[in-house]
Amino acid sequence: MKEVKKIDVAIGIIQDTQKKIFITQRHKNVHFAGFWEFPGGKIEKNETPDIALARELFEETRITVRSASLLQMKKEIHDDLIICLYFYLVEEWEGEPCGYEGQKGKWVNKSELSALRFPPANDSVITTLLLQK
Ligand SMILES: Nc1nc2c([nH]c(=O)n2[C@H]2C[C@H](O)[C@@H](COP(=O)(O)OP(=O)(O)OP(=O)(O)O)O2)c(=O)[nH]1
Ligand SMILES: [Mg+2]
Repeated sequence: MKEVKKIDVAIGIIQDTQKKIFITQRHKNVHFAGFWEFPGGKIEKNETPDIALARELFEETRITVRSASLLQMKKEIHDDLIICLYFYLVEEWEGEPCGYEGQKGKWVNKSELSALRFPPANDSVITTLLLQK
């Protein structure tokens, strides 16, 4: 029988009081190279999604998360790979986010998100964000 691999990913939608969102661009030579993304990454063994979120956001953007709420969970089933994405809304943090690992980062208005290229799993999350006040 084929072995099925499972990856869990914690993702942070960093939104300020003006409803601007900080996004980063994925590096060359990775899956979805050059696509925009919300910062985040793989949840390690023995980590809960929110602990992984705080670690990834510190590693990638240098912010310290103060509070986050789960906005959406998505499961993608590929041939021999199951990817589970935990999208968190992060509205309280310390520090100023940057692309700390050399990735390009920028603040955008919610309305700009649909014109940018994100991985397909992000579509419904972006729709949810656009429906929020
Ligand atoms: N960070 C992030 N990943 C996303 C988004 N949408 C989406 O489908 N993904 C997928 C792409 C990847 O398959 C996976 C994230 O894995 P990653 O390679 O960025 O993980 P990582 O930061 O731990 O990277 P690495 O240490 O393994 O290099 O989730 C998103 O908005 N943000
Ligand atoms: Mg990452």
